[in-house]
Amino acid sequence: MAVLSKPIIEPKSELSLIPVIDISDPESKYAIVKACEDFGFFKVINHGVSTELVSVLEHETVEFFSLPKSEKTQLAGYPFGYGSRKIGRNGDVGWVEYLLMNANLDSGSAPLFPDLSKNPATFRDVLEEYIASVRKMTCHVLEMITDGLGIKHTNTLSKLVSDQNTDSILRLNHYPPCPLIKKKNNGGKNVIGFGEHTDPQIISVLRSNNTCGLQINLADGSWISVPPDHSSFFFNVGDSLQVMTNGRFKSVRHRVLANCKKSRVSMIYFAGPSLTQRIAPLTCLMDKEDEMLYEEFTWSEYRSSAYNSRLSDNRLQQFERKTINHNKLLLKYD
Ligand SMILES: C=C1C[C@]23C[C@@]1(O)CC[C@H]2[C@@]12CC[C@H](O)[C@@](C)(C(=O)O1)[C@H]2[C@@H]3C(=O)O
Ligand SMILES: O=C(O)CCC(=O)C(=O)O
Ligand SMILES: [Fe+2]
Repeated sequence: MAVLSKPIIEPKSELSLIPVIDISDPESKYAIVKACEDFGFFKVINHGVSTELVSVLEHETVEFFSLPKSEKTQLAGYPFGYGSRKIGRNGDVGWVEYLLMNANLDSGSAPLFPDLSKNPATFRDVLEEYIASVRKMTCHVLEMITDGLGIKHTNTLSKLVSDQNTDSILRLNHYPPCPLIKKKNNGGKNVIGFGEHTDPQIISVLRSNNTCGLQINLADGSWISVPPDHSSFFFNVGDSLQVMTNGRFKSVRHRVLANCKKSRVSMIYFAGPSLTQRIAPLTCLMDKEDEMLYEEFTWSEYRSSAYNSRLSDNRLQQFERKTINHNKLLLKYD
């Protein structure tokens, strides 16, 4: 299990620092763009996703994770399926168990939804309904972003994640209370639930119960705790969107710390493009004199490279362009 080396220091918990966006107001598009530039992270309210749907999914998720371990492990698999403690295949561990599913509802082949649980049919139906509803909200937010950026075709980003072959994922995470945190021989250290990382996709949409644990990393390197809010959604910019905006938007580094008393349950929709989608800075966002900061790649290439990396790796580094116009840099810093 992963333990942080530093003793617990309560990180800043700046409720007011995290941008809150009312997406029912079309004028919020500029605030979303600013949030993506400043933090790569924002909270969405007035989202239109049914509260009832979300609470039924949470209930079904809790029921699923409360099944005996021997039943849950019947769903163990890679990349999709049930997992516990081990995250990915490259040695990362955390105080978490999870269920990863294909969230492409249009892909002819049925997504791998669990046929276990007390009410498998309800679980499947609610998963489908949730994915459809969150995808709709995600497309709306991506359209506000393109609009806010002044891109003529407002579906430039949303079409990537509503494509028939979109490679989107739904992840259900359960962080049980961690008794080790209270133990004296732990030296009062934090226990990692989900290690620090950036999400590789375009954008991720997180909803959790009211247990804290999520933290984001600010530009100055400090971590801030995100106060949980079960009635809102948290959006975070993924690596692919950082590339498409040529570094203007930042994919936010985030992590989850385990809690000594309460269980945390989260559901994250990772909106990804199709495998063949080319990921490169959007020319419509670039001025004539701007340099492309990244080499072009396909989502399939980036996904393979990401899945061969450790959680905390800077996955974009190998795609950064080496040939920067030095004359221009000299002029800039003269
Ligand atoms: C250690 C890993 C887990 C991860 C694949 C990876 O090799 C690096 C990226 C990780 C991540 C983070 C965001 C999502 O939770 C995830 C499903 C994804 O697409 O990239 C996970 C991967 C995973 O859990 O398999
Ligand atoms: O469970 C959470 O709150 C966040 C997990 C996360 O960042 C992820 O699954 O990529
Ligand atoms: Fe994440």
